[in-house]
Amino acid sequence: MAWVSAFIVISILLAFLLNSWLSKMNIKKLPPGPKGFPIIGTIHLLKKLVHRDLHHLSQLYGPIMHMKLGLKSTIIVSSSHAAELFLKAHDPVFAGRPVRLTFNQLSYHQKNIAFAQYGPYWRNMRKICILQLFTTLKMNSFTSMRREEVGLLIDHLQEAAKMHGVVDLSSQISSFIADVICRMVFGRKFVEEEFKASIHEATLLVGAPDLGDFIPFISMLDLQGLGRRAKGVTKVFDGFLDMIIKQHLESNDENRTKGCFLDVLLDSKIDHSSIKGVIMDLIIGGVDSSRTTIDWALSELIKHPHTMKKVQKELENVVGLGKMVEESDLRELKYLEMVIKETFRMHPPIPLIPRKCIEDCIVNGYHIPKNSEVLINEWAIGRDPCVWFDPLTFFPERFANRKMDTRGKDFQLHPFGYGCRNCPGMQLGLVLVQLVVAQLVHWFDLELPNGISPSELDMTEQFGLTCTRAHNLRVILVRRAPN
Ligand code: HEM
Repeated sequence: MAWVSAFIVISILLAFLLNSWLSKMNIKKLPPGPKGFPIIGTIHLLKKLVHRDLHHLSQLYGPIMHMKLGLKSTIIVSSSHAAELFLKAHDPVFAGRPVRLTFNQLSYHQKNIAFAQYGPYWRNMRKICILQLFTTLKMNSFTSMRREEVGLLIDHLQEAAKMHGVVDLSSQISSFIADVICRMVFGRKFVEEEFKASIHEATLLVGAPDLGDFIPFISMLDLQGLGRRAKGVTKVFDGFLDMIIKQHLESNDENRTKGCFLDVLLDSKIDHSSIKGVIMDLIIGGVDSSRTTIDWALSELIKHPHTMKKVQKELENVVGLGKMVEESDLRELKYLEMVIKETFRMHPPIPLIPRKCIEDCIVNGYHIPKNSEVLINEWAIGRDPCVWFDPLTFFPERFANRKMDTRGKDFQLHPFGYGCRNCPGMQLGLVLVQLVVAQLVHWFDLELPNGISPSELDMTEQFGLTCTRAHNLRVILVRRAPN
């Protein structure tokens, strides 16, 4: 009998050990995903429009997917429920940012906010940004400047409308946003072509995927030449920023109380390379995402004349034909708000929000290893059929009975990100987008050149950190307001 008891005890012990070994194996289970090749991993599965390729793959492998991109372990998050698990339940764990070679170069080696690693430096810079630059008081202090700039834009476009020529609206909007942001940051705008061209080049570089980021041992070769280009742009910016900082430091106190962001940063006594890093953030981050949203909103309105008419009708009722739209009118423009939400859903300006896991973590039963890169696929989340009825159709009315906020409270729609790393420029971004779209469609009918019908408007995307139109939006402007 003794050996029977011994057998039972040993069996129980073995079962216990086996169970704990299995559960340990289970804990280490990575999310499902495509298998790759040595060194390149699954990079070959991604083509030009990476957000779309990842969306297709997530339909095969699920909303939490693991891929090896080169040598980098990457987790792709493609549903609102999964995003909530990463960004809400484990916010600080996924608050890191992946290191990218070109960002590193452009951000004074991560001395900015957007690509600084999670930690005391980032916390301090972000605190300065939130408490001193993006306060409601500060934003309101620039209202008259924004009114003046938008007035100049409309005047310029009125002249263009008289000529009945084709206007490159994307360029005009880009230039307008750059002027507004430069006036907030430096207290003046820049007409120097070299400076404007550098902003454009920097936004292109920030978005260009660099092979060296994924296969670090080839990074020294700079095969795509992105490193060289980033160095060139940084040199131009650096020269400008040094000159502007010098001018601000040399100007007397009376002139320095104008309250532009640069003066606030200089008064905060942070070192000059940190100031330059933050300024790069504000210019590159602010210009590109706002411009991209405006471009897509106008494109969708042109493509949907019935929706355009409804927006114009609302503007006529709230503002009145022939009058400028004021920022104070925006809260009354409920239909326009729905149009902007629908634009964010279908065309999130940052389609893949980049984060990094700063410690080993378990999400939904999957092991997420420390240092994994995490991409929140906003583009896929906006097309999730479990959340959105008829997700491929542009239909702003879907928000009529849906109390949904774009400021990061709802997990179905968070174009500005979520949690401790969300966008500090959200309020400014929203005002700029709503104001410019409202103003343009209030003053003009937008017609397509060469007899192109609205349904034929080219909506091809170009992937980058922001997902822009592949081709600038070109239109003929027809004045609506009475003379
Ligand atoms: C429509 C306009 C905009 C959109 C859609 C947008 C979107 C975003 C998104 C998705 C993020 C990443 C958030 C996350 O990781 O959770 C972000 C970060 C950031 N944005 Fe924006 N943004 C806009 C306008 C602006 C403007 C106008 C500025 C400043 C002038 C700005 C400055 C920043 C900065 C500094 C960060 C980095 C925050 C951090 O890492 O702590 N953005 N933005």
